[in-house]
Amino acid sequence: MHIDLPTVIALGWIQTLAMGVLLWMVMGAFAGTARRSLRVWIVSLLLQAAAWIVTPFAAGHPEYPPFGAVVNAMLVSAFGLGAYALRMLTGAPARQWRMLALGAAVVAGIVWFQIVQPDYAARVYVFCTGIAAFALTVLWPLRGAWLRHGHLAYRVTMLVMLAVVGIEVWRLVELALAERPPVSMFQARAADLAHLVLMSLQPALASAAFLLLYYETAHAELRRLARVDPLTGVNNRRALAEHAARLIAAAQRDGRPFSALMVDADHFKRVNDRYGHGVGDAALCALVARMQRTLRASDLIGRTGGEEFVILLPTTGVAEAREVAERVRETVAMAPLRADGSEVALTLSIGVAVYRTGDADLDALLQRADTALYAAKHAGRNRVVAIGDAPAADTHAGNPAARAGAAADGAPLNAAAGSDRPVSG
Ligand SMILES: Nc1nc2c(ncn2[C@@H]2O[C@H](COP(=O)(O)OP(=O)(O)OP(=O)(O)O)[C@@H](O)[C@H]2O)c(=O)[nH]1
Repeated sequence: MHIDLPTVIALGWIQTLAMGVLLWMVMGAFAGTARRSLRVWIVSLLLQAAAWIVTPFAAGHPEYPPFGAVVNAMLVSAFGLGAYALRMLTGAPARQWRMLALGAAVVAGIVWFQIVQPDYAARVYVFCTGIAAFALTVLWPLRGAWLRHGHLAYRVTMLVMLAVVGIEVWRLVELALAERPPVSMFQARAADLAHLVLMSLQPALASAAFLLLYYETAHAELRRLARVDPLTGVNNRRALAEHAARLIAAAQRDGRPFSALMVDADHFKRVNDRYGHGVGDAALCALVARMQRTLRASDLIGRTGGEEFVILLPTTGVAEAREVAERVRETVAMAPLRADGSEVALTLSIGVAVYRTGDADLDALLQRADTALYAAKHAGRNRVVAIGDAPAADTHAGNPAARAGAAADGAPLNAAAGSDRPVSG
């Protein structure tokens, strides 16, 4: 196959420039880190396009080495900027000084072997090593991100970068093994041609990978946001319902029990009234952190209302769930929460319900947990009430602890924690 070098160069120039302009036009649709990394990516494309413009002059005037030095320095810098932009987009540490040092070393090497002490082979070694090194700086974070998220875009971008490393290494090997070292890349050996074709295709391929990467990460972030409570960062009701659906399926399949705790902060209105809404918000975050410390990694916590949380306890029957609830209650009541510079004493009322065959979804289970919570509130707050298989009405009727608790209703915010015994289950 005959590859016409001027055509390759012209195509490379046109598509790099077109891609740069196109991305510039759609930059408004990007935000935050993605926008910053896209800006760097566009600069990298435009620098590459400019390098393609100077390339024919370098090829036509080998007797004037600065042309060649400028082209190579621009191409390496453009590639380095592209790698930097990709690192930003994958969330890898920017390491701008290391990237800058690598770029400066490669450019210095190119200038040295092109102008000061002309040596084609040494220049190619420096250039190829620089490009491959930049590709490697992206490959590692891409691999990490791929292992974490498994998105297709990471694999596509990794493939493009692997192709870059492969072709540059091929060029190096071909040059090292050549009997008569070439004096110019325009002698068009196979690896040089592959390198030129790659250089002309890479902007389009890598830009497609860049966009794919952006849309997949943005999509994943949107999915995450749709399942997370914005204040506390725990699951929202939708995410809890999804988790619960899996637990219900497991319970129906293998008979594995699971329980739900409905947790409500007592007299939270007083926290807001006394300390302000900001401290109230911080107290809710501190409350979540405190509760999480008492739970297993497999337990799931979610926020279902202002100061109301649900905790799902997989493979947990009612007796054990009650113990967990009691531990959560005690841990919170034990010491005030640190919230935005204030110490906020909080107590919790917790309703416990265990999954029953026939519960179609989380709501069915939560209805019972809510009834138990209502009973706990009525019994005086700062207590745990569990509903096992007995009807809800039985859970606090005639219970001495509940009646004693009810007498404590309306206690001041910092009142000592009341005690509680389970009433049913
Ligand atoms: N700071 C803050 N407060 C919230 C948030 N969501 C709800 N609240 C407050 O939580 C309080 C809940 O008040 P109530 O439903 O009367 O309940 P309570 O004062 O906790 O009393 P009991 O639940 O009956 O013990 C209200 O004052 C809400 O404004 C939030 O996101 N941040």
